[in-house]
Amino acid sequence: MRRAHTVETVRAAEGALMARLPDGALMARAAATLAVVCARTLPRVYGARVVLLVGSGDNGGDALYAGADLARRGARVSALLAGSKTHEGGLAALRAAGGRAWRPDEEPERADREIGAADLVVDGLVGIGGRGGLRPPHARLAVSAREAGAPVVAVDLPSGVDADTGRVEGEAVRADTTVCFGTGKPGLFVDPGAGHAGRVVLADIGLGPDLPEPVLEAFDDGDVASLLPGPGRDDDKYRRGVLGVAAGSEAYPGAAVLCTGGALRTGTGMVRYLGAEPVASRVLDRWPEAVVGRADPGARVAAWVIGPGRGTDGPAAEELRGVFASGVPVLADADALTLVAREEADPSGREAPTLLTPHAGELARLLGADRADVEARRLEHVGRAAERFGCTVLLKGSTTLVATPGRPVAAATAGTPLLATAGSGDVLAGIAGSLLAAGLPAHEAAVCAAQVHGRAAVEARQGAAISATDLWDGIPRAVAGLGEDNDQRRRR
Ligand SMILES: NC(=O)C1=CN([C@@H]2O[C@H](COP(=O)(O)OP(=O)(O)OC[C@H]3O[C@@H](n4cnc5c(N)ncnc54)[C@H](OP(=O)(O)O)[C@@H]3O)[C@@H](O)[C@H]2O)[C@@H](O)CC1
Ligand SMILES: Nc1ncnc2c1ncn2[C@@H]1O[C@H](COP(=O)(O)OP(=O)(O)O)[C@@H](O)[C@H]1O
Ligand SMILES: [K+]
Repeated sequence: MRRAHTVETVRAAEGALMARLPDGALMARAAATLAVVCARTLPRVYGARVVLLVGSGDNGGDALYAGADLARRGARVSALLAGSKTHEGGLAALRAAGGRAWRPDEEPERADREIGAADLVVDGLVGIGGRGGLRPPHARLAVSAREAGAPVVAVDLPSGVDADTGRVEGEAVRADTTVCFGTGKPGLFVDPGAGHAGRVVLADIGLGPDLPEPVLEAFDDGDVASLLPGPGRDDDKYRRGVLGVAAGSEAYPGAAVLCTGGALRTGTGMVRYLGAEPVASRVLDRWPEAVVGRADPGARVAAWVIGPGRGTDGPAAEELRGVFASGVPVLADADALTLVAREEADPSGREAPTLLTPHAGELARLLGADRADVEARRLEHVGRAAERFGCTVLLKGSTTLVATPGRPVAAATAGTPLLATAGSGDVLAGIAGSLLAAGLPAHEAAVCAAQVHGRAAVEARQGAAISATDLWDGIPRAVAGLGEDNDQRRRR
């Protein structure tokens, strides 16, 4: 699991460590790893054209020292000095190694040409000291790097991405690889920043012992594989978990079928579908293994999924209050969240695991906030919702985040825009509900479900566009593949 810390905690840890080390030691460690990653990105270091984008601070210093290393190995290194000042030691090292340095603001078109002809661009414009949107000379360089086509390696963080939130104001560098130092930064795992970071490589510079608990944990396939409950030798269907599904209505029967399928394919022991007759028949037609009955919040189940396509009328509100009053885990989604936002039902006093799964619009309504603000500052808003309702909240969207009071926020790393298709949220509710019924705590159930969901979207049609029903076939393949590494996956 990759961990991420805020800039403030990174600075404190860095200060403590630097006090015990000789001057420049930390930057030397950072630059050495950066140079190794840059060298691996190039087919051949000797003769390669490397352009360094260099800002005023230590981020530029890292780029210059790494550039010096590449220049000593025969690369043709050119540093574009964009900042109001330049790291002196780094610049001297680059020049001593035969690299060139000049100011792009004096000849912007020459800078575009050089970047356009590069074999590798190294982004050392700003790191954790960046504030607000990139200023014009930096912004222009970020755009030409994006248009150039050469691989871009970002130093610590793609310039223009806010380290703590992932927010991007204006232009930002789009990296193929980001080499981050000491620990991850939340902005590398939260969109829009995550979408700019590419592959994130963590360079250990020895900060570990000085770092407190992270604010965010990014879950990869292996983390999820180790948490997923497999069927035990002496399990029976009840021990594997009976999931009550209160989803779908005559107006939206599809939600019932999609959610039930998501749960069954994740390996739930039994789905008990509870709803009106015409909908229940449709569920049975597609999933004869489901057990159906009339809506009944008192039904004996190990966990509930409630809300998708269920409606927001009086009986729906009463049903939701009944399910919240049960002592079993509950996942509330879609219409159930509308009822919570209208204060017609309240999950906050519940003791059993409780999971709310809003998208940004639903979260905005739950908090009385603005949707655009939620999308720009996902981490802050998901945490606020978890505190407000005293339970686990999974925020959907291009990055899926899971917050539980008192725990680091979890990010699922398998998100894919293939999931942006009607009904895919209903399948997610089924997957997460199945994991709750199997006994996973809400936080783990939520992040595992999001990871399986993302992988299922890619597995379903080998990366081609899907509709929500395709996810059913993708789920077992995704679960089977979670333990494999990426190379095995590619060979398949
Ligand atoms: N932490 C660690 O353990 C280690 C950290 N290390 C490295 O240090 C990096 C942090 O270095 P840092 O503190 O010097 O800040 P950094 O990001 O280089 O630049 C800030 C300067 O940029 C400018 N500027 C700001 N905003 C701007 C904008 N929007 N648009 C344009 N310019 C903008 C502003 O300067 P100004 O031009 O305004 O004078 C400001 O002073 C860190 O990311 C990592 O790479 C490693 O070497 C070793 C271990
Ligand atoms: N751009 C995107 N990238 C990755 N995942 C996305 C994207 N857009 C939506 N998703 C995912 O797709 C699902 C959509 O769910 P939801 O908004 O409830 O839609 P619906 O109600 O139609 O099922 C969520 O799991 C969400 O995280
Ligand atoms: K950078």
